[in-house]
Amino acid sequence: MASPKGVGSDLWAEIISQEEEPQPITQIAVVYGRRRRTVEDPNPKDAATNRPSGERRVSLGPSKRTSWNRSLSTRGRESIVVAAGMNFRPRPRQKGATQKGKQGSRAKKAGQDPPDFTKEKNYFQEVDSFELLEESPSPRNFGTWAMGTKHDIIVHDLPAILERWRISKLASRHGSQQLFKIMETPFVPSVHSTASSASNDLAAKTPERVFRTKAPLNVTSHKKILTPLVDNSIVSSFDALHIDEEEVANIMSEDVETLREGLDSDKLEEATQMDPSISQRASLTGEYLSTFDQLIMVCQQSSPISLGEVFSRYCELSCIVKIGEGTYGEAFKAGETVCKVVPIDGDLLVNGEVQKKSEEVLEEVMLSLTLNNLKGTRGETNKENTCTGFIETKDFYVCQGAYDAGLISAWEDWDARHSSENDHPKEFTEKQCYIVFVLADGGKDLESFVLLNYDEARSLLVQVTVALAVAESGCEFEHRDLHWGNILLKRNNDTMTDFTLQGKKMRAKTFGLTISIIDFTLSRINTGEAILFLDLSADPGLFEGPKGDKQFDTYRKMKDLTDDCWEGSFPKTNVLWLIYLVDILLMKKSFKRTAKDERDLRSFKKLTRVYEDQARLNGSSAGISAGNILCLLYT
Ligand SMILES: Nc1ncnc2c1ncn2[C@@H]1O[C@H](COP(=O)(O)OP(=O)(O)OP(=O)(O)O)[C@@H](O)[C@H]1O
Repeated sequence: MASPKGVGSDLWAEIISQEEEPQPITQIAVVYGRRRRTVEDPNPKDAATNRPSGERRVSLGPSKRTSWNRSLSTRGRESIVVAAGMNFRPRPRQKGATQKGKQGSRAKKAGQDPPDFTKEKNYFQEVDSFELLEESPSPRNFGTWAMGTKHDIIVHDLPAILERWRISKLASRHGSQQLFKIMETPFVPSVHSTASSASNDLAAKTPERVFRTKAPLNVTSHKKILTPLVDNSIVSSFDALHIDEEEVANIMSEDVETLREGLDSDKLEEATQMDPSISQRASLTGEYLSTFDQLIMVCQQSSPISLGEVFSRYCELSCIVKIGEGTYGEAFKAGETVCKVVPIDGDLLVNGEVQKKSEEVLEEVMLSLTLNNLKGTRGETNKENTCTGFIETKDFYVCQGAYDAGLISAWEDWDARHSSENDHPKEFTEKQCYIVFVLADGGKDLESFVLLNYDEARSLLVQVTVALAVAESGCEFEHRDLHWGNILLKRNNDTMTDFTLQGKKMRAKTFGLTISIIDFTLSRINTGEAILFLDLSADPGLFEGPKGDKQFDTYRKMKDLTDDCWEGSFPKTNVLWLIYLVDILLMKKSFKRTAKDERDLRSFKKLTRVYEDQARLNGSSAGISAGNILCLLYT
């Protein structure tokens, strides 16, 4: 088989190394995602009109903001609960998908045999021309997060969070009263769960039809759910069930009282004693936790606190400095951390946008925690997939009240220097609620960052590729909005970054530059228990930007690729953003470089074609992923 030697270029290979012989990257399936808007809607009225009603938010008011990172016209996550243990069948990602229409491509989801990747594996195995730079062995502690302090990582019970969310999601579809009758106990956090257990090794890969599992949910299964009222293994038992949405609906319409046999009041009391917040926040007579209450639980609070109280945990209020703004968030530096304040659930239009709902925010929280798991922490040296390329989310808070004086002052200082496109926060009343994301400081975004030379540029590209490859592999992640405002850069003294890809410990040169990917609004991820994604078909404006604009062209390419089926797994979307990044480096960033450097940058783009040509020769319809690109970079 012909080797693509030369296309990857030694220049790329020399900045990545690994401890072991490179192995083929196995095909990746996608996960879940949520979306966030980052570009100006060129036609907001039309977009709003086209937007479906219901949960989606529509921009109703005038906005001062005109920049690229404005929110698009609509938002709304359409995430999916996954029954763990289902067979994973990657969806075909052949070229002709866009011509086939939705029905055609979606029909492929059911009843298809898994693709055979033998040829692709052989292809990579036959590539025998690796010229890897031999680095010293990777340090034992692969889990060190390059940014932020280590002492303040908060452990969140992600499986329990996901479980509560899943219950409420199903309940909202079918009615809380009935659902609660068969699923009340999963509100009890799992004693087996840990914050790190959810995503690194997915139990459930993306199914072709997430709710149409083959295994029926029968009465025996229900009893399994109910019995653990006195058994803390309930959450894991629940995960092992194969849940069929229709089955759930049918069963809930039956007389479920019989399923409650064996439950006595003592057991119910015992369940609530295990977690007092249950009795405070969820009535055992049939209420499921609201997403706001779930958020409060995630934040380990009993009620919202003031913004001032949160910020005072990180710095003097007089020392707060605003460092950035987005459509929904105001980012402030507070001590070592960055606190992003996002108003939620209120009626007041903020920056011309309807405020995010706690439901969306909860999913963003779950997504952030899942990505946090990729960091690998001390003592977790055996994780299959780790990297440091995603921003670390340190904590979350639910707040309520008007903006604190210190925050107002920081906001006004920034406004004086940068002329804010956002509304003045003095408009927020005492009733206003917020979610505060406490994040590591990722530095400056690529748009404003001054790259010094080609080494920095290619290291940036490799680090982004690594992060996407690892997240694809670990949690079927697609960012779907990786424009230059969502890549943060920071200089430090580190010369190498460690990562683990499918169990292989590897390193990449950083040339003193570290990247952090932010903004997962449009992203799709598979937590192992849920596929989170945003239905971008509800945002026509996203695809109507100027032709020739690389960012908008990339949204359109994603749409073609996915055929508007955004819940599906299409790791090639990550590759589309890598190609975008190369174009941005070539066209929009100036740094010291030679004509050969530019050729090498362009060679990065050729990797996709090489892979796809090769796949075609092998008769494979498998789509390319960031993992494939990384593998080719070694050749
Ligand atoms: N962890 C961080 N470290 C440094 N700066 C950050 C961080 N998070 C956010 N920022 C700054 O704040 C800005 C706004 O953040 P972000 O894009 O997450 O907000 P948003 O409202 O969610 O954005 P969008 O308009 O895309 O919805 C970023 O462009 C960046 O300049």
